[in-house]
This record gives sequence, C-alpha cells and structure tokens, in this order.
Amino acid sequence: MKYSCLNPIAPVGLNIFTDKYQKTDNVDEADIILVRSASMHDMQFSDNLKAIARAGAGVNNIPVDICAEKGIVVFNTPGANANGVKELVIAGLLLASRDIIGGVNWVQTIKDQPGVAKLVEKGKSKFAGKEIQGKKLGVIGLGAIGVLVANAAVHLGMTVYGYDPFISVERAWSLSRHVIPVNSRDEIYRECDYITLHAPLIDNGDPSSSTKGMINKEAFDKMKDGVIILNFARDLLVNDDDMAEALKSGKVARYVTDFPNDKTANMEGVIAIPHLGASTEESEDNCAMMAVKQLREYIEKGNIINSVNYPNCDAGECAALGRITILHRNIPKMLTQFTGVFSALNVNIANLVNKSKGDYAYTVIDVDSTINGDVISKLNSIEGVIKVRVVK
Ligand SMILES: NC(=O)c1ccc[n+]([C@@H]2O[C@H](COP(=O)([O-])OP(=O)(O)OC[C@H]3O[C@@H](n4cnc5c(N)ncnc54)[C@H](O)[C@@H]3O)[C@@H](O)[C@H]2O)c1
Ligand SMILES: O=C(O)CC[C@@H](O)C(=O)O
Repeated sequence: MKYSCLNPIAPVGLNIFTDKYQKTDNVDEADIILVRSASMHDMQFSDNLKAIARAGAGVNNIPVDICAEKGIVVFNTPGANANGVKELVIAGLLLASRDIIGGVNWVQTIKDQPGVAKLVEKGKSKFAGKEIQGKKLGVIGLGAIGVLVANAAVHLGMTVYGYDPFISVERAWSLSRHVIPVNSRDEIYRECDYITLHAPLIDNGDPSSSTKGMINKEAFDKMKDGVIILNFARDLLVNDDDMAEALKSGKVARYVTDFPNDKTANMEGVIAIPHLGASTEESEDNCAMMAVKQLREYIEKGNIINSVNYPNCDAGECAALGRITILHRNIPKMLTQFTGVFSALNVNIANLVNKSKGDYAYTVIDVDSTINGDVISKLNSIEGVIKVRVVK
C-alpha cells in the first residue's frame, strides 16, 4: 500500500503504519492520501485511490461527493483537535475583551526608553478592557468544539446560549446543564455580547442546511451594538463585506478570525490569527493517529469508522477464508444481486454486513472460499456497484 501526505502529518501517526505501507510523493500512485487543509478540489483522482483521511474536522477542502462517486472513502477525525481549538477560542474571547495585543505591541515601542516601569503605569489606561464574567456568549454549533467552548465559558462565569438544530445525543449529554438551549440563531443575536461560530461550512444551495454567509447584514441587524464575533470555524461562514460595514458602524466591536483572507486581514477591528486552532502538538498527534488507525482499519479489514461520504460499518475481523467489500449506490435489489453471484458460483457466504448513508451504501461479505477474478468481475458488472475490493 502506498500513501501520500498533502500536508505535514505528525510522525507519531505515520509511525502507526506497518512496513506494508510505503510513503510516495507521487500522489497518482497512492492508494491512500492524508491531508490537512490543502485544497483537493482541482485534483484528478487515480483509479488506484481507495481512501482519503482528513487529519482534522472540516472537509470543505475535499470534494466528498466526487470521491463517493469514484468509490473513494473520505474520513475525518472528529473531536481529535477540539481541545486545541477550544483553548484558542478562550484566548480569542480575552484578546477581544482586553487590549492585550495593543498593550504588548506598545511595550515594544517603549522598551528602549529609560524608566519603562514608570512609562507603563502612565500609559496603560489606553489598553483597559472588559471582563467576560457575567457577559452572554452565544455558541452556534454544538459539536465537539462548540460543547467544549460552551462548558468552559460557563466555568468562566459567562451566561451561555447554545444553538444547534442537528445536535447529536452524545454531544447533548456532554453539554453543561447551565447552557441555555435556543431554537433559533435570532435568539442568540438578540441576547448575546459574544457570538462564537462552530458549525461546518456547508455550501449546498439549500437554505435549511447551508451555512455559507450565515453571518451577514440581516444577522448583524438583529445583534446587539458592540457585539464581538469569533470565527474559529471557516471564513466563508461570514459575509466579509457585511462584516466590514458592521465594524465601521460599531455594530461589531471586534471580529476574531482564525481564517484571515485578503479582505479581513486588512480590516480595522479584526483580530486575525493564522489558522492556529488545531496547531498544537497534542491536536496534531491526535488527528494523525486517529486518521492512520481509521485508514488501516479500512484497508486491512474493510471496516469504516468516521467516514463523511460512506456509512460507518464494523464487520469485525474476518474469520472466514475471504472478505470482499462493495461500495455501491443505496438502491433496491443490490443485496439479492450480490448473493446471487455467490450462489451461482456455489460459494458459501459466512457473514454479510450492509450499511447505507444517503445515496451510498457499503456491503462487506465474508466467504468460505478464496475469492477469484470471476466473482469480482460479476460483482463489478452489477448496475449501481461503484467499487469492489478484495480485502482477504
Ligand atoms: N480553527 C481550526 O483550526 C479548526 C479546527 C477544527 C475544526 N474547525 C472548524 O470547526 C468546525 C466544527 O468542528 P467540530 O470538530 O466541532 O465539528 P463537529 O462536526 O463535531 O460539530 C459541528 C456541529 O455543527 C452543527 N451544525 C451543523 N449545521 C449547523 C447549523 N446550520 N447551525 C448550527 N449548528 C450546525 C452540527 O450539528 C454539529 O453538532 C469544523 O467543521 C471546521 O470547519 C476549525
Ligand atoms: O489541520 C489544521 O491545521 C487545521 C484543521 C482544522 O481546520 C479542522 O477543520 O480540523
């Protein structure tokens, strides 16, 4: 098996690959790709490519639907960098509330003058700020990061509102009971002094699920004057032109973004951080280890854990003589056709697992004999089959 890394991936993760895996710089010959933030939208994928693992949460840099069509399973590593991001969001709250950056930069300008201690005491009032305790924070998106941010802010004495129309049961269980759940973003806009974004970037043209540009003029009009916005999710969640206006008018007092771009990097009132949310040793290690473990599970056993375009599927270890996996469309009569192929060839099926997710499905079949080319070509010829792979 050959793997390519499109970004630096922590060695502690890559070391989990056994000597059956070889690194290649030629992405066209790779069976698997590991990626962080590199954009894959303009890439051509070779037929050889079986899986892509995003060492991180957001998959907006990967054409996941095209990959599904080509039978390339895309994984991410949910939660693996959430603590790193949470800690930077807390820093962002403080950077936006106290003029720490202005003060630190000012000390650099007076550091060579005599009597720095006196100058500091004389000049420091320019950098006075506000405390976050007692203020209201709205968290949009209560996933791995949003829940950690909400709970931490409760501990810091903030009143926290949370909004997530698709919150999972697991996340709801881990949310502090002090977080006030709300049913619309408008409630957050109306109430909160700080708003932090932790929803994925979704740009599918469907207004019920799309998140692109959700923080725009219409939203600003509903917010309190002097609100502080924190964006550690993706730049395109915010309409930059509307943000420029809102900063100019004082509607928004500060915009803290981990995703500066040509527009926001030059805006007054923006605290621009160079996408450092997940840039900690711990997060990078966690993401890399999780990504490689998931890839190995898929390549070696056919099991799918944390895919964003195919269903999760745990068929365990293969105790039979052979295992074949089939990525296919989620349409009727597929299983009958698969089992028909095996029965026509007099091959006994020892175990079969079938899972579906949206338009796609996945079937793992363990058989009591070795798998030959005849089986593979017959399965491949079934309408709706995307990719057949012999795992054992
Ligand atoms: N700054 C960084 O370095 C960094 C690191 C990790 C993740 N991220 C970004 O943060 C996002 C969230 O990461 P996560 O690990 O918490 O992901 P997650 O999948 O655990 O959580 C996302 C949450 O957003 C919710 N959501 C979806 N649509 C929503 C909507 N319209 N309104 C409100 N909530 C909505 C989902 O239900 C889910 O609970 C990622 O998608 C990624 O873009 C940034
Ligand atoms: O890889 C990174 O540094 C950032 C990852 C982050 O944006 C994510 O979505 O997980």
